[in-house]
Amino acid sequence: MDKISLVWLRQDLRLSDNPALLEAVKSDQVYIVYILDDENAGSNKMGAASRWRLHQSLAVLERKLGGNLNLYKGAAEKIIPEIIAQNGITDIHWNRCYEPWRIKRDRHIKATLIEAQVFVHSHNASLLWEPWEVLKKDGTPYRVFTPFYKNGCLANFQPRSPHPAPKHIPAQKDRTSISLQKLDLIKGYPWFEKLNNHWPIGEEAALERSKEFLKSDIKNYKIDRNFPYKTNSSYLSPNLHFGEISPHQLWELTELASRENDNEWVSKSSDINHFKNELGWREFSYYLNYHFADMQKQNFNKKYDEFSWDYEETHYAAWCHGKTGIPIVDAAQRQLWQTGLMHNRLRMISASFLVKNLLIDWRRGERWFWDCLLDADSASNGASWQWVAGCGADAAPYFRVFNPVLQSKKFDPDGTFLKKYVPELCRLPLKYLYEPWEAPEEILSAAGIELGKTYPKPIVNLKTSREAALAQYKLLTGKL
Ligand SMILES: Cc1cc2nc3c(=O)[nH]c(=O)nc-3n(C[C@H](O)[C@H](O)[C@H](O)COP(=O)(O)OP(=O)(O)OC[C@H]3O[C@@H](n4cnc5c(N)ncnc54)[C@H](O)[C@@H]3O)c2cc1C
Repeated sequence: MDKISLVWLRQDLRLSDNPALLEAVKSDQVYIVYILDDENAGSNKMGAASRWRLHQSLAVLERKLGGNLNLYKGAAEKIIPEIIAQNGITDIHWNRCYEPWRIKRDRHIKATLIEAQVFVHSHNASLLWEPWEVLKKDGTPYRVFTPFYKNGCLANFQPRSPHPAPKHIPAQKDRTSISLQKLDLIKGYPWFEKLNNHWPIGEEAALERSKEFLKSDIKNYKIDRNFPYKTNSSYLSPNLHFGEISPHQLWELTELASRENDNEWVSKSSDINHFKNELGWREFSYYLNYHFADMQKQNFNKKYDEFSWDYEETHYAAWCHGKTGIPIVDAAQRQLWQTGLMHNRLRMISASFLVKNLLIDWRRGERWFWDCLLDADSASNGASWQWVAGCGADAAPYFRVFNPVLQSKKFDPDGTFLKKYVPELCRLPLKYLYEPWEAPEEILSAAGIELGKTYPKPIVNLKTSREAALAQYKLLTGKL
């Protein structure tokens, strides 16, 4: 009798370095399955930008599989047993996911299937280090990044080498599979058209971008990754999130790049290590999510539960839509809206402005990012927002309030980035570009600007709002 297996893809939309797939193809037949499971996701269900991105990724994978990708919509615990029963499947393989809601669901499904005498196999594919393996000497989890990464991860375990793609995939089409269109991932007016062609999508494109980045753009990464108008970061976060490339593949490529003779500058520089370090931050975010709390929703530092947030809706709306009157914050938010991504430095500046100048709960910022980011990732988004807000693990101290004007002068010294995303200010002399409210009336008028009309007046005074935030944070830290 033929052995028939099912591979349940989730955040691993690739054929290479996919241990679940590699094991499953040893069977005579394999059903490759993706389920859009909004029912179990609840409030964690993907935002609009992620849905668009997922649609693109599934389309590429479906083509690669010659149409033999099976798609479903609904609760996984109902759908999987049906596919298994209809097709005589004996084994199911999946690569592990680590978000609390997915762990809960997967555990339940595993128990039910084992009871029904199905063989359930889970594999490691999206983290370099399994969270439960990295512990302090006393057996408790790390709370600070550097010892986690250096002592817990690097000193103990070398990430495994990536696996090749299967040579032959005996993929089968299930008759109850629905079409990609029926997943209904792209809705409403075609806002997403602006995202087309911006980013590499799919396994091949991700690999190509990784190689290109490690060959040239990584040069000066440590410094230049901070400049939003430069191309010195990888822009691979959506690919990593959807699993079009695995961290193991990326890790190995960085090792190879550092050994290449014609890449002498790479091996000499600390850029490679800094890049690995960032991959380490991704691991740490998942680690925190796994060990401590749902980082999207709960303060890691519980003392922050007492923080008294502001609920000024007009401020929140102005922030979301890039109309705060603070050019760098507006440029950041507009970059997000127009491209689906925001540069890391800008995420920090814009998040700090929301939380520390507007005193708006970090969770509201997290929600906006969740809806708009193509790389929206519950672990990284939650942990990063908490890091900026001061309530996260190893977080920025409460008194660190990014000054948006100084930050933009430092990281956009020619105003290139500002002019691109806030074109209404482009005729202002550089001196006033970063803070148009300081410009004399005649200069504004010569640049065709009327504050409050062609460009907003700042919704808060940066100095006084900073002081108010510090006072509020101090009140809390008295109790910290
Ligand atoms: C408020 C805020 C929200 C964020 N939300 C997300 C999110 O939803 N999804 C997301 O992937 N990243 C998030 N980040 C982290 C970081 O901004 C992005 O990972 C980075 O901008 C992606 O660009 P890149 O691929 O060019 O990064 P690179 O500099 O090329 O880094 C390589 C990879 O390392 C990982 N990485 C880098 N920095 C971080 C970090 N600080 N934390 C966790 N992983 C990191 C990413 O997977 C990234 O693709 C957030 C940061 C902040 C401050």
